[in-house]
Amino acid sequence: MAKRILTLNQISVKGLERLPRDSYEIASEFAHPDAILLRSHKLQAEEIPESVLGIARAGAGVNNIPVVECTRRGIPVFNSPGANANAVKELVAAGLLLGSRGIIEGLDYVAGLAGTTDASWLHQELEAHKKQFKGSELRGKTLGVVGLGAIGSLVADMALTMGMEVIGYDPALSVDAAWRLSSQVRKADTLSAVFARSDYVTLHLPVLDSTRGLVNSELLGAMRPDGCLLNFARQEIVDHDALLAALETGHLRKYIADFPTPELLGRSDVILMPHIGASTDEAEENCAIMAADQLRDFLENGNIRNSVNFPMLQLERAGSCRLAITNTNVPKILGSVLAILAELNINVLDMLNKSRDELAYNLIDIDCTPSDESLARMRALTGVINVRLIS
Ligand SMILES: NC(=O)c1ccc[n+]([C@@H]2O[C@H](COP(=O)([O-])OP(=O)(O)OC[C@H]3O[C@@H](n4cnc5c(N)ncnc54)[C@H](O)[C@@H]3O)[C@@H](O)[C@H]2O)c1
Ligand SMILES: O=C(O)[C@H](O)COP(=O)(O)O
Repeated sequence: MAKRILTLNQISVKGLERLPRDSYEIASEFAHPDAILLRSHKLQAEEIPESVLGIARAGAGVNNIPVVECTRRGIPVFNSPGANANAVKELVAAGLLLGSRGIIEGLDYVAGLAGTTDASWLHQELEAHKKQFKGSELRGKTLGVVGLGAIGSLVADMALTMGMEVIGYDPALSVDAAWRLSSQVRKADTLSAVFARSDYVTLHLPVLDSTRGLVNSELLGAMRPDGCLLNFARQEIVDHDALLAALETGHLRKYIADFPTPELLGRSDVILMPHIGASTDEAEENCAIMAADQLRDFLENGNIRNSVNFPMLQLERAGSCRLAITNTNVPKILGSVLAILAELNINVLDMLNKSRDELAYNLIDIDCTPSDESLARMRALTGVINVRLIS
Protein backbone atom coordinates (compact mmCIF):
# COMPACT_ATOMS: atom_id res chain seq x y z
CA MET A 1 0.00 0.00 0.00
CA ALA A 2 1.25 3.47 -0.87
CA LYS A 3 2.54 5.54 2.04
CA ARG A 4 0.72 8.78 2.73
CA ILE A 5 2.65 12.01 3.22
CA LEU A 6 0.72 14.96 4.61
CA THR A 7 2.25 18.30 3.57
CA LEU A 8 1.41 21.27 5.79
CA ASN A 9 3.29 23.88 3.77
CA GLN A 10 4.14 24.26 0.14
CA ILE A 11 7.16 22.00 -0.37
CA SER A 12 9.50 22.37 -3.36
CA VAL A 13 8.56 20.01 -6.20
CA LYS A 14 12.19 18.87 -6.41
CA GLY A 15 11.79 17.41 -2.92
CA LEU A 16 8.40 15.83 -3.57
CA GLU A 17 9.85 14.16 -6.67
CA ARG A 18 12.07 12.12 -4.32
CA LEU A 19 8.95 10.28 -3.17
CA PRO A 20 7.92 8.13 -6.18
CA ARG A 21 4.21 8.25 -6.98
CA ASP A 22 3.89 4.48 -7.24
CA SER A 23 4.73 4.13 -3.56
CA TYR A 24 3.78 7.52 -2.06
CA GLU A 25 0.61 9.58 -1.99
CA ILE A 26 1.18 13.24 -1.16
CA ALA A 27 -1.59 15.64 -0.17
CA SER A 28 -2.33 18.56 2.12
CA GLU A 29 -5.24 16.65 3.68
CA PHE A 30 -5.27 13.02 4.80
CA ALA A 31 -7.20 11.21 7.50
CA HIS A 32 -4.42 8.71 8.35
CA PRO A 33 -1.06 9.95 7.09
CA ASP A 34 2.13 7.91 7.65
CA ALA A 35 4.27 11.03 7.87
CA ILE A 36 4.15 14.82 7.88
CA LEU A 37 6.34 17.10 5.75
CA LEU A 38 6.27 20.79 6.67
CA ARG A 39 8.15 24.08 6.87
CA SER A 40 7.04 26.78 9.35
CA HIS A 41 3.48 25.54 9.95
CA LYS A 42 2.87 25.76 13.72
CA LEU A 43 2.05 22.13 14.40
CA GLN A 44 -0.05 21.44 17.49
CA ALA A 45 0.29 18.08 19.27
CA GLU A 46 -3.45 17.40 18.81
CA GLU A 47 -3.00 17.83 15.05
CA ILE A 48 -0.71 14.79 14.79
CA PRO A 49 -2.83 11.72 13.96
CA GLU A 50 -2.09 8.38 15.67
CA SER A 51 -0.99 6.98 12.30
CA VAL A 52 2.01 9.33 12.00
CA LEU A 53 5.38 7.57 12.15
CA GLY A 54 7.72 10.49 11.41
CA ILE A 55 7.77 14.26 10.86
CA ALA A 56 10.22 16.09 8.60
CA ARG A 57 10.87 19.83 8.70
CA ALA A 58 12.21 21.16 5.39
CA GLY A 59 14.33 23.75 7.17
CA ALA A 60 16.46 24.23 10.26
CA GLY A 61 14.35 25.48 13.18
CA VAL A 62 11.97 22.98 14.81
CA ASN A 63 10.38 25.35 17.35
CA ASN A 64 7.12 25.07 15.36
CA ILE A 65 6.91 21.34 16.17
CA PRO A 66 5.95 19.86 19.57
CA VAL A 67 9.18 17.85 19.79
CA VAL A 68 8.71 16.80 23.44
CA GLU A 69 5.31 15.32 22.67
CA CYS A 70 6.70 13.61 19.55
CA THR A 71 9.47 12.04 21.66
CA ARG A 72 6.89 10.82 24.17
CA ARG A 73 4.98 9.21 21.31
CA GLY A 74 8.11 7.76 19.70
CA ILE A 75 7.87 9.92 16.57
CA PRO A 76 11.22 11.04 15.14
CA VAL A 77 11.41 14.68 14.05
CA PHE A 78 13.87 15.36 11.23
CA ASN A 79 15.22 18.68 9.97
CA SER A 80 17.58 19.69 7.17
CA PRO A 81 20.64 21.23 8.81
CA GLY A 82 22.75 23.44 6.58
CA ALA A 83 20.46 23.10 3.56
CA ASN A 84 19.37 26.75 3.73
CA ALA A 85 22.50 28.17 5.39
CA ASN A 86 23.84 29.92 2.29
CA ALA A 87 20.51 31.66 1.67
CA VAL A 88 20.51 33.04 5.23
CA LYS A 89 24.16 34.05 4.98
CA GLU A 90 23.47 36.08 1.84
CA LEU A 91 20.55 37.85 3.52
CA VAL A 92 22.72 38.64 6.53
CA ALA A 93 25.24 40.18 4.10
CA ALA A 94 22.40 42.36 2.81
CA GLY A 95 21.41 43.16 6.41
CA LEU A 96 24.93 44.29 7.25
CA LEU A 97 25.01 46.56 4.20
CA LEU A 98 21.56 47.96 4.98
CA GLY A 99 22.77 48.62 8.52
CA SER A 100 25.97 50.37 7.51
CA ARG A 101 24.86 52.58 4.62
CA GLY A 102 21.93 54.92 4.03
CA ILE A 103 20.55 52.59 1.36
CA ILE A 104 16.91 52.40 2.46
CA GLU A 105 16.67 56.13 3.26
CA GLY A 106 18.41 56.92 -0.06
CA LEU A 107 16.05 54.67 -2.03
CA ASP A 108 13.03 56.26 -0.32
CA TYR A 109 14.36 59.72 -1.09
CA VAL A 110 14.93 58.90 -4.78
CA ALA A 111 11.51 57.23 -5.05
CA GLY A 112 10.02 60.49 -3.73
CA LEU A 113 11.46 62.31 -6.73
CA ALA A 114 9.38 60.30 -9.20
CA GLY A 115 7.77 62.49 -11.83
CA THR A 116 10.74 64.90 -12.06
CA THR A 117 11.43 65.76 -15.69
CA ASP A 118 14.25 68.29 -15.34
CA ALA A 119 17.49 66.24 -15.46
CA SER A 120 19.73 69.13 -14.47
CA TRP A 121 17.55 70.03 -11.46
CA LEU A 122 17.50 66.34 -10.48
CA HIS A 123 21.28 66.13 -10.60
CA GLN A 124 21.67 69.23 -8.39
CA GLU A 125 19.05 67.99 -5.97
CA LEU A 126 20.75 64.58 -5.55
CA GLU A 127 24.21 66.05 -5.11
CA ALA A 128 22.88 68.50 -2.51
CA HIS A 129 21.11 65.84 -0.47
CA LYS A 130 23.38 62.80 -0.65
CA LYS A 131 25.26 63.83 2.48
CA GLN A 132 22.15 62.82 4.47
CA PHE A 133 22.68 59.24 3.43
CA LYS A 134 26.33 58.85 4.33
CA GLY A 135 27.23 55.59 6.07
CA SER A 136 30.36 53.86 7.21
CA GLU A 137 32.25 50.87 5.89
CA LEU A 138 32.12 47.36 7.25
CA ARG A 139 35.82 46.78 6.68
CA GLY A 140 37.66 47.10 9.97
CA LYS A 141 34.47 46.84 12.06
CA THR A 142 33.87 43.95 14.44
CA LEU A 143 31.11 41.41 13.92
CA GLY A 144 30.05 39.26 16.85
CA VAL A 145 28.52 35.94 15.75
CA VAL A 146 26.38 34.17 18.36
CA GLY A 147 25.97 30.53 17.32
CA LEU A 148 28.64 29.11 15.00
CA GLY A 149 26.72 26.24 13.40
CA ALA A 150 25.82 25.90 9.71
CA ILE A 151 24.77 29.55 9.27
CA GLY A 152 27.01 31.26 11.81
CA SER A 153 30.19 29.76 10.33
CA LEU A 154 29.24 30.88 6.79
CA VAL A 155 28.39 34.37 8.08
CA ALA A 156 31.77 34.50 9.85
CA ASP A 157 33.57 33.58 6.59
CA MET A 158 31.59 36.14 4.63
CA ALA A 159 32.41 38.90 7.14
CA LEU A 160 36.11 38.00 7.10
CA THR A 161 36.17 38.33 3.30
CA MET A 162 34.61 41.80 3.71
CA GLY A 163 37.53 42.77 5.94
CA MET A 164 35.64 42.61 9.23
CA GLU A 165 37.07 41.33 12.51
CA VAL A 166 34.98 38.40 13.73
CA ILE A 167 34.38 37.28 17.32
CA GLY A 168 32.37 34.11 17.86
CA TYR A 169 30.49 32.61 20.78
CA ASP A 170 29.03 29.11 20.90
CA PRO A 171 29.12 27.12 24.14
CA ALA A 172 27.74 23.99 22.47
CA LEU A 173 29.84 23.97 19.28
CA SER A 174 29.97 20.51 17.68
CA VAL A 175 33.31 19.04 16.63
CA ASP A 176 32.24 19.13 12.95
CA ALA A 177 31.24 22.80 13.25
CA ALA A 178 34.56 23.59 14.94
CA TRP A 179 36.43 22.00 11.98
CA ARG A 180 34.44 24.19 9.57
CA LEU A 181 35.27 27.40 11.38
CA SER A 182 37.96 29.74 10.11
CA SER A 183 40.96 30.07 12.43
CA GLN A 184 40.61 33.85 12.02
CA VAL A 185 37.42 33.81 14.11
CA ARG A 186 38.36 34.91 17.61
CA LYS A 187 36.70 33.03 20.45
CA ALA A 188 34.76 34.91 23.10
CA ASP A 189 34.30 33.15 26.43
CA THR A 190 31.09 34.93 27.33
CA LEU A 191 28.11 36.36 25.55
CA SER A 192 28.61 39.74 27.20
CA ALA A 193 32.17 39.86 25.82
CA VAL A 194 30.72 39.46 22.29
CA PHE A 195 28.26 42.29 22.80
CA ALA A 196 30.85 44.56 24.46
CA ARG A 197 33.43 44.13 21.69
CA SER A 198 31.24 44.21 18.57
CA ASP A 199 29.96 46.95 16.30
CA TYR A 200 27.48 44.46 14.83
CA VAL A 201 26.10 41.36 16.55
CA THR A 202 24.35 38.67 14.52
CA LEU A 203 22.32 35.82 16.06
CA HIS A 204 22.48 32.27 14.62
CA LEU A 205 21.31 30.01 17.42
CA PRO A 206 18.08 28.05 17.90
CA VAL A 207 15.27 29.21 20.14
CA LEU A 208 15.17 26.87 23.14
CA ASP A 209 13.95 27.34 26.71
CA SER A 210 17.53 28.37 27.50
CA THR A 211 17.77 30.96 24.69
CA ARG A 212 14.30 32.55 24.86
CA GLY A 213 14.83 36.21 25.84
CA LEU A 214 18.60 35.62 25.91
CA VAL A 215 19.35 39.05 24.42
CA ASN A 216 18.18 41.17 27.34
CA SER A 217 18.77 44.68 28.67
CA GLU A 218 22.05 43.66 30.29
CA LEU A 219 23.53 42.42 27.00
CA LEU A 220 22.14 45.30 24.96
CA GLY A 221 23.50 47.70 27.59
CA ALA A 222 26.94 46.11 27.20
CA MET A 223 26.96 46.91 23.47
CA ARG A 224 29.06 49.70 22.07
CA PRO A 225 27.01 52.86 21.60
CA ASP A 226 25.94 52.93 17.96
CA GLY A 227 25.81 49.14 17.84
CA CYS A 228 23.63 47.23 15.45
CA LEU A 229 21.85 43.92 16.16
CA LEU A 230 20.90 41.45 13.42
CA ASN A 231 18.41 38.69 14.15
CA PHE A 232 17.88 36.13 11.41
CA ALA A 233 17.48 33.32 13.98
CA ARG A 234 14.17 33.67 15.83
CA GLN A 235 12.17 36.57 17.26
CA GLU A 236 11.87 35.00 20.74
CA ILE A 237 15.64 35.08 21.34
CA VAL A 238 15.46 38.87 21.77
CA ASP A 239 13.58 40.42 24.71
CA HIS A 240 11.46 43.00 22.88
CA ASP A 241 10.98 45.33 25.89
CA ALA A 242 14.74 45.53 26.30
CA LEU A 243 15.16 46.00 22.56
CA LEU A 244 12.68 48.87 22.38
CA ALA A 245 14.31 50.54 25.40
CA ALA A 246 17.76 50.26 23.79
CA LEU A 247 16.41 51.77 20.56
CA GLU A 248 14.55 54.56 22.42
CA THR A 249 17.68 55.65 24.28
CA GLY A 250 19.64 55.50 21.01
CA HIS A 251 22.10 53.02 22.57
CA LEU A 252 21.24 50.56 19.82
CA ARG A 253 21.48 52.27 16.44
CA LYS A 254 19.61 49.67 14.40
CA TYR A 255 17.80 46.35 14.71
CA ILE A 256 17.70 44.32 11.50
CA ALA A 257 15.55 41.23 11.64
CA ASP A 258 13.59 38.62 9.73
CA PHE A 259 10.72 38.62 12.23
CA PRO A 260 8.32 41.60 12.23
CA THR A 261 6.14 42.17 15.30
CA PRO A 262 3.51 44.93 15.64
CA GLU A 263 5.51 47.08 18.05
CA LEU A 264 8.50 47.15 15.69
CA LEU A 265 6.59 48.18 12.57
CA GLY A 266 7.07 51.69 11.22
CA ARG A 267 10.26 52.52 13.15
CA SER A 268 13.09 54.14 11.20
CA ASP A 269 15.67 52.41 13.43
CA VAL A 270 14.34 48.94 12.61
CA ILE A 271 14.68 47.09 9.29
CA LEU A 272 12.30 44.17 9.01
CA MET A 273 12.06 41.42 6.44
CA PRO A 274 9.11 39.01 6.19
CA HIS A 275 10.90 35.81 7.29
CA ILE A 276 12.62 35.33 3.93
CA GLY A 277 15.97 34.00 5.18
CA ALA A 278 15.42 30.63 3.52
CA SER A 279 13.22 31.84 0.68
CA THR A 280 15.40 31.14 -2.33
CA ASP A 281 14.84 28.53 -5.04
CA GLU A 282 18.06 26.82 -4.03
CA ALA A 283 17.39 26.68 -0.28
CA GLU A 284 13.80 25.52 -0.73
CA GLU A 285 14.96 22.74 -3.05
CA ASN A 286 17.90 21.71 -0.84
CA CYS A 287 15.72 21.56 2.27
CA ALA A 288 12.88 19.70 0.57
CA ILE A 289 15.24 17.14 -0.98
CA MET A 290 17.04 16.52 2.31
CA ALA A 291 13.81 16.26 4.30
CA ALA A 292 12.13 13.96 1.74
CA ASP A 293 15.19 11.68 1.44
CA GLN A 294 15.45 11.33 5.22
CA LEU A 295 11.75 10.64 5.58
CA ARG A 296 11.82 8.03 2.81
CA ASP A 297 14.82 6.24 4.30
CA PHE A 298 13.05 6.18 7.66
CA LEU A 299 9.75 4.92 6.27
CA GLU A 300 11.36 2.29 4.03
CA ASN A 301 14.32 1.21 6.20
CA GLY A 302 13.83 2.70 9.65
CA ASN A 303 17.13 4.60 9.31
CA ILE A 304 17.52 7.88 11.19
CA ARG A 305 19.50 10.80 9.78
CA ASN A 306 19.34 14.36 11.10
CA SER A 307 16.71 13.84 13.73
CA VAL A 308 16.45 16.35 16.57
CA ASN A 309 15.07 13.82 19.05
CA PHE A 310 16.20 10.33 17.92
CA PRO A 311 19.72 8.90 17.83
CA MET A 312 21.47 8.84 14.45
CA LEU A 313 21.23 5.22 13.28
CA GLN A 314 21.69 3.63 9.86
CA LEU A 315 21.97 -0.07 9.14
CA GLU A 316 22.42 -1.77 5.76
CA ARG A 317 19.55 -4.19 5.15
CA ALA A 318 20.29 -7.85 5.88
CA GLY A 319 17.39 -10.00 4.70
CA SER A 320 13.96 -8.65 3.88
CA CYS A 321 12.38 -8.33 7.31
CA ARG A 322 13.28 -5.59 9.78
CA LEU A 323 11.93 -4.55 13.14
CA ALA A 324 12.22 -0.87 14.16
CA ILE A 325 11.62 -0.59 17.89
CA THR A 326 11.50 2.55 20.03
CA ASN A 327 11.64 2.19 23.79
CA THR A 328 12.46 4.12 26.92
CA ASN A 329 16.18 4.13 27.59
CA VAL A 330 16.23 1.64 30.48
CA PRO A 331 17.84 -1.83 30.86
CA LYS A 332 16.36 -5.18 29.85
CA ILE A 333 13.89 -4.07 27.15
CA LEU A 334 16.07 -5.13 24.21
CA GLY A 335 16.81 -8.38 26.05
CA SER A 336 13.08 -9.05 26.41
CA VAL A 337 12.50 -8.41 22.69
CA LEU A 338 15.36 -10.74 21.76
CA ALA A 339 13.99 -13.36 24.17
CA ILE A 340 10.63 -13.29 22.33
CA LEU A 341 12.44 -13.72 18.99
CA ALA A 342 14.50 -16.61 20.43
CA GLU A 343 11.38 -18.28 21.75
CA LEU A 344 9.88 -18.04 18.22
CA ASN A 345 13.09 -19.54 16.81
CA ILE A 346 13.62 -16.38 14.71
CA ASN A 347 17.25 -15.72 13.87
CA VAL A 348 18.71 -12.18 14.17
CA LEU A 349 20.76 -11.42 11.04
CA ASP A 350 22.01 -8.01 12.12
CA MET A 351 21.06 -5.37 14.63
CA LEU A 352 21.93 -1.91 15.94
CA ASN A 353 20.83 -0.19 19.12
CA LYS A 354 21.43 3.43 20.05
CA SER A 355 20.08 5.78 22.66
CA ARG A 356 19.58 9.50 23.00
CA ASP A 357 18.48 11.05 26.27
CA GLU A 358 15.36 9.18 27.43
CA LEU A 359 14.87 7.18 24.19
CA ALA A 360 16.45 4.07 22.74
CA TYR A 361 15.97 2.97 19.14
CA ASN A 362 16.74 -0.44 17.63
CA LEU A 363 16.88 -1.87 14.12
CA ILE A 364 16.79 -5.68 14.10
CA ASP A 365 17.02 -7.64 10.83
CA ILE A 366 15.50 -11.11 11.18
CA ASP A 367 15.20 -14.15 8.94
CA CYS A 368 11.40 -14.49 8.92
CA THR A 369 8.29 -12.45 9.59
CA PRO A 370 6.94 -12.58 13.15
CA SER A 371 3.22 -13.15 13.56
CA ASP A 372 0.87 -10.31 14.55
CA GLU A 373 0.55 -12.01 17.92
CA SER A 374 4.30 -11.98 18.61
CA LEU A 375 4.49 -8.33 17.50
CA ALA A 376 1.68 -7.59 19.96
CA ARG A 377 3.72 -9.29 22.71
CA MET A 378 6.68 -7.02 21.95
CA ARG A 379 4.44 -3.94 21.93
CA ALA A 380 3.06 -4.95 25.32
CA LEU A 381 6.50 -5.02 26.97
CA THR A 382 6.89 -2.33 29.62
CA GLY A 383 8.94 0.55 28.20
CA VAL A 384 8.31 -0.29 24.53
CA ILE A 385 6.88 2.79 22.80
CA ASN A 386 6.39 1.38 19.33
CA VAL A 387 7.30 -1.60 17.17
CA ARG A 388 7.25 -1.35 13.40
CA LEU A 389 7.61 -4.26 11.02
CA ILE A 390 9.35 -3.19 7.80
CA SER A 391 9.29 -5.84 5.12
N1 LIG B 1 15.50 33.42 9.01
C1 LIG B 1 15.36 32.21 8.50
O1 LIG B 1 14.62 31.99 7.55
C2 LIG B 1 16.14 31.08 9.08
C3 LIG B 1 16.63 30.07 8.23
C4 LIG B 1 17.36 29.02 8.78
C5 LIG B 1 17.57 28.98 10.15
N2 LIG B 1 17.07 29.96 10.94
C6 LIG B 1 17.30 29.93 12.40
O2 LIG B 1 18.69 29.90 12.62
C7 LIG B 1 18.99 28.93 13.62
C8 LIG B 1 20.38 28.39 13.39
O3 LIG B 1 20.40 27.63 12.19
P1 LIG B 1 21.67 26.74 11.80
O4 LIG B 1 21.30 26.05 10.53
O5 LIG B 1 22.92 27.53 11.83
O6 LIG B 1 21.67 25.69 13.01
P2 LIG B 1 22.88 24.87 13.61
O7 LIG B 1 22.28 23.85 14.48
O8 LIG B 1 23.79 24.43 12.53
O9 LIG B 1 23.67 25.95 14.50
C9 LIG B 1 23.16 26.48 15.68
C10 LIG B 1 24.33 26.74 16.61
O10 LIG B 1 23.85 27.45 17.76
C11 LIG B 1 24.61 27.00 18.85
N3 LIG B 1 24.00 27.37 20.12
C12 LIG B 1 23.05 26.69 20.83
N4 LIG B 1 22.78 27.37 21.97
C13 LIG B 1 23.58 28.46 21.97
C14 LIG B 1 23.75 29.54 22.89
N5 LIG B 1 23.07 29.63 24.03
N6 LIG B 1 24.65 30.51 22.57
C15 LIG B 1 25.35 30.45 21.42
N7 LIG B 1 25.23 29.44 20.53
C16 LIG B 1 24.36 28.47 20.79
C17 LIG B 1 24.73 25.50 18.63
O11 LIG B 1 25.80 24.96 19.39
C18 LIG B 1 24.97 25.44 17.14
O12 LIG B 1 26.35 25.42 16.83
C19 LIG B 1 17.86 27.89 13.46
O13 LIG B 1 17.64 27.19 14.68
C20 LIG B 1 16.68 28.72 13.06
O14 LIG B 1 15.97 29.13 14.20
C21 LIG B 1 16.36 31.00 10.45
O1 LIG C 1 14.30 27.51 10.38
C1 LIG C 1 14.29 27.68 9.17
O2 LIG C 1 14.77 26.87 8.35
C2 LIG C 1 13.75 28.97 8.64
O3 LIG C 1 13.12 29.70 9.60
C3 LIG C 1 13.01 28.85 7.35
O4 LIG C 1 11.64 28.75 7.51
P1 LIG C 1 10.73 28.51 6.20
O5 LIG C 1 11.02 27.13 5.74
O6 LIG C 1 9.33 28.68 6.66
O7 LIG C 1 11.15 29.54 5.21
